Formats: sequence, structure tokens, C-alpha cells
Amino acid sequence: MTKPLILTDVEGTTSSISFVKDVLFPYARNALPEFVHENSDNPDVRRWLDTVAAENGGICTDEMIVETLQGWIDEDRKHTALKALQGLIWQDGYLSAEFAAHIYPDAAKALKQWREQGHTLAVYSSGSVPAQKLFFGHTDAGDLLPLFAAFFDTEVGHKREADSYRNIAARLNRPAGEILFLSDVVEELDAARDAGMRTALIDRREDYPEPRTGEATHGHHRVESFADVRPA
Ligand SMILES: CSCCC(=O)C(=O)COP(=O)(O)O
Ligand SMILES: [Mg+2]
Repeated sequence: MTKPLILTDVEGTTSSISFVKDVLFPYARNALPEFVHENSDNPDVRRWLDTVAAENGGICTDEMIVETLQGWIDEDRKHTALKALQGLIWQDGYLSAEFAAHIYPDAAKALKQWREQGHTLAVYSSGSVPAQKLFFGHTDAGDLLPLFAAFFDTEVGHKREADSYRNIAARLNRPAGEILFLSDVVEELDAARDAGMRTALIDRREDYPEPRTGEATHGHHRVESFADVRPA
């Protein structure tokens, strides 16, 4: 019998919200002005800067674009252009070992066990796919990149839209009912369930001091760590 595929979110699920909010975001926010100034002629960067400019009416200086991006970071806006640029900036931080990506010990242990048991593992995060690969390649539990068979970001669709999960199931060539999606955000789980996926709400006290119970779970199976997730 085919083992369920496990699709996991990152921030608030495999890893702490505080690492993303207190390490990754400030690092990117502070590095943006110099990064844009030094890389504005790089096509891989300019394509995203032009996307941001287009959303600001098209006539923007790079300084105005930087201000917009820093505002989006402050708002935790999950904009694909911002996430792509953040991923390019974070590469320097990981490769220079200024930081390692946080991974909860229960998540690292469970992901390795599930892989050994034959489950296919994949990631769906607002962080860009390159940023996800950097993240899992440089965790405080070592290089976990080999555990994962596929990575998805908001280029497949936004995380609160059911079609995004339909697209992911199609790209994985698996029936949605054979996929278990793990996330800390109930609205993401709602969208995954609407697409036919199984779901589990990861409700960690470190990230959510007030437990989400009863109606707050939106009927999703609630656990406080990966140790309590039952993939089969
Ligand atoms: C894994 S790359 C950095 C994470 C990030 O930028 C982000 O916004 C994570 O949001 P998620 O969808 O994983 O909750
Ligand atoms: Mg999350």
C-alpha cells in the first residue's frame, strides 16, 4: 500500500515563528538597501524589482522599491517578489554561517523517521523554493535537504486557496487524499481540506501561547508536536 505523502509548512510548523520573524526578516530588511543597490542590474533581481514597481504604478526609484519591500516585511506580506528577493539575500547569511535555520527537534526526528518508513516528504511554504532549500540545507539539526522530494512556494498559488493544493497534488502525481498537509494556520488547512487533502493542525505552545481548541481548530486534527502526528 502506498504510504501517504507528507506535505509540510515551515514557519510555525517545522520551525519557530520567532526564527523567521526575529532573525530572517530583520536580516533581509537591513540588507535590502545595499543588496538592491549592488544587484539592480542583475536580471534575476531586476525582474522582481520591476514586479514591485508595477504594483506601485510603474514609476519607481530603487529607493522607493526598497521602502515598499521593507514595508511588506513589516506587514509579513507573503508576496512572491518579496519572498524571491529575501531568498537571494538570505543565501549570504546561511553560507557565511551568520545563522542556521531553526528546526524543532520533534520535527527533525519525525521527518527522518517518516522518510525511513517510506513516506515521501514535500514542503509548501510562502518562502521561495530557493529559500526553502537553503533553509533545510542549513538547519541547526544539520542538512535535512535530502529528506525532501519536492518544494512548492506561492508560484503554485497562495496558501489559502484550494486550487494551490490541487495544483500541488497534480504536480506530485498523487491523489489529494493520499497527501497529509501539516500547518500552523487553520485557513491553510481549510484550503487543503477543500482540495481533498488530509490535514493536521500543528499548535505549538512556543508559537501559539493560547491553545487553539474546539471551534478554533476548524475541525482539523490538532497536535502540539510532530510526535503526535499519525501519517498512516
Ligand atoms: C522557509 S523560507 C523562510 C520562511 C518565510 O519566508 C515565510 O514566510 C514562511 O511562511 P510559511 O508559509 O512557511 O508559514
Ligand atoms: Mg506557517
